Amino acid sequence: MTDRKSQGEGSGDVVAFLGPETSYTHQATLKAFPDHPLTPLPTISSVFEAIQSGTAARGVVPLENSTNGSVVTTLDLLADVKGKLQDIEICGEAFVKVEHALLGRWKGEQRGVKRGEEGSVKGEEAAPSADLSHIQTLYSHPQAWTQCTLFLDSLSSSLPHPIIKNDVSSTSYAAQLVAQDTTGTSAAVSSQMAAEKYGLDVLSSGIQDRQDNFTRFLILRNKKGGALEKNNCATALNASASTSATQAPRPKEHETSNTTIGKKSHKALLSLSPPATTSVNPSPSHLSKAPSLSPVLPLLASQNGKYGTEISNIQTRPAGTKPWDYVFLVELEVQSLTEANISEEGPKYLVEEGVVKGLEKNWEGAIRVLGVWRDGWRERE
Ligand SMILES: O=C(O)C(=O)C[C@]1(C(=O)O)C=C[C@@H](O)C=C1
Repeated sequence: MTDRKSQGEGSGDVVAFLGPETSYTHQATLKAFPDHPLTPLPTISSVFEAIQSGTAARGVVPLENSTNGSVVTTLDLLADVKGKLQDIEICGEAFVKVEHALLGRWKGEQRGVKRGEEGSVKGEEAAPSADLSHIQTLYSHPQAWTQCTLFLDSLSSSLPHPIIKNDVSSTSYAAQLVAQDTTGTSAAVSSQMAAEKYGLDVLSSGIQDRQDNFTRFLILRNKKGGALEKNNCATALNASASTSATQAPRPKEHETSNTTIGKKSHKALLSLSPPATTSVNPSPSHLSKAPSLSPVLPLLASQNGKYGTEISNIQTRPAGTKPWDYVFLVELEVQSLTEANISEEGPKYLVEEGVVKGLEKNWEGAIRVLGVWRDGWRERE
């Protein structure tokens, strides 16, 4: 990485990400923004804050992993129950195949064996193949532990002493901490890229439970941003940026106005804070005043509507008002948006035409469109 990329030049086209360098979020950011100055930040919330305050033009944060699900910190920041991140908008996504490794220092002269290679443990048998008896402490991001349960369980049972697991803010920070440990008794669940950056030994590689282990990352921007900000995320930050992981081939001339690029090629995320109801569900009693999603779901799943939407995911987070009040994050697949109308017309339709118009008055203001963006799965490799 060049100095320009790692340090950034002003904030005009800086992309902030959950760091330090070599985190999986950094790897997603490099795929999406190969030609931009990048700024590592210590937490997911600091990336949101940099977008809200305008100190970065784009931000990249993890959203969910295919093996162990949602990154709740990101969901809570998207739900924004304190109302401090009102200008955040999702404008793209990127996927990274996540292959974890155990990084540390070798005991004596031994060298590790890669799982899946000759002489190594194969398939579901996840026992560490080298002597790891000196390892006493592990560091990683909490999301990584449950992607590596088979390996970690067999590591624990192969050691005569208990192993202490410490949660830290990212897998790359875990590698940094292990690199600073002069005793050599700690190890990090992190990446090959981190091993190279921080000069650590790869004690075991490919330690995730599933080979098809992917994390989805969101690209954020400020919807009130300046000229650069108003560019569609999918067409990169400025004209000099040639490619992006979220950038599919530009539509041909005849496709730009009314025709679609492909079925289900766009996604949208809405946050819904339903008003309390008194009549929908009279029992059990503690639910009788619970907010209900029922009125809005049929409107969101309007296959036959102008654009055609389908609900693909619903996440629920505490609303922070009183017990059992929730914010719902509803993700849609949007079938018929074009490149021309994705950022302007898409959100407008979803709120004004598709949803809010069909709802009663007390739902007004309860729905926020967090973004409409191009499906990034096709560009994952
Ligand atoms: O710790 C990192 O390296 C991250 O980028 C965060 C994160 C996550 O929060 O999901 C990203 C990918 C992996 O799933 C594990 C951790």
